[in-house]
Amino acid sequence: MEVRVSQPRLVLVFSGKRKSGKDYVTDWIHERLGGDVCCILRLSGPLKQQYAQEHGLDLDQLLGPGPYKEQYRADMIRWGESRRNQDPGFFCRLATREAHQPVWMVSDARRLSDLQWFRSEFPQQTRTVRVQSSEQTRMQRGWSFTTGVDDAESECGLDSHAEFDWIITNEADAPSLEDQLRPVLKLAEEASSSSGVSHS
Ligand SMILES: Nc1ncnc2c1ncn2[C@@H]1O[C@H](COP(=O)(O)OP(=O)(O)OP(=O)(O)O)[C@@H](O)[C@H]1O
Ligand SMILES: C[C@@](O)(CCOP(=O)(O)O)CC(=O)O
Repeated sequence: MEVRVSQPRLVLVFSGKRKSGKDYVTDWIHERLGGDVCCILRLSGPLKQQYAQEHGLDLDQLLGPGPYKEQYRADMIRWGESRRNQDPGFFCRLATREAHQPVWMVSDARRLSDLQWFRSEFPQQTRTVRVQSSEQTRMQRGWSFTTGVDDAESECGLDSHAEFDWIITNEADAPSLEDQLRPVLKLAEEASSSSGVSHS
């Protein structure tokens, strides 16, 4: 168990396939709640930071939604897995190190070990959210099947995990995000007001 200055009231752990819209959905919630109430934590943040440094790459582009990071994805996965194999909580600990808001959104869980780490560190506070989109929609957003990536644990590690607290369908013809995310926002607002921080 980590020693922390402040404990989160709510930890929302998001997962979903490439281009399902994990960043889009977590950005949308962040805009609603504001930066005093919630923060977005990316497990891939410290991974990309160190990978960029070791390989002389552009960190901003690795962190962004564009095609740049896709050239390096397979190698980043291998590189990250060598760290995770020694210590499955390695990136979870680094990503959460400086978070102080009452509500945390982890935007990119990919493996059962990621969910297990949050559930064991924050058993009362952790809730899981799966973001899903059809392959057709993901293709329109720039996805194409890549062997070694889309058939690997990084993309499939949570495929058979049926116990998400919420499943959000991020498609043009699905109910609005506003409607689908209402219970998530409600819980986050309750968590923030019980901590004394409320959204504007
Ligand atoms: N509901 C939406 N409406 C409009 N654009 C969207 C929507 N959802 C996602 N997008 C766009 O699709 C692209 C991919 O979304 P996003 O980066 O959020 O996916 P992701 O699941 O985080 O992908 P990756 O795993 O590759 O980082 C982005 O350019 C994003 O702006
Ligand atoms: C290397 C990796 O962290 C890339 C994640 O990139 P993104 O969240 O899809 O932007 C995936 C992984 O850790 O398996």
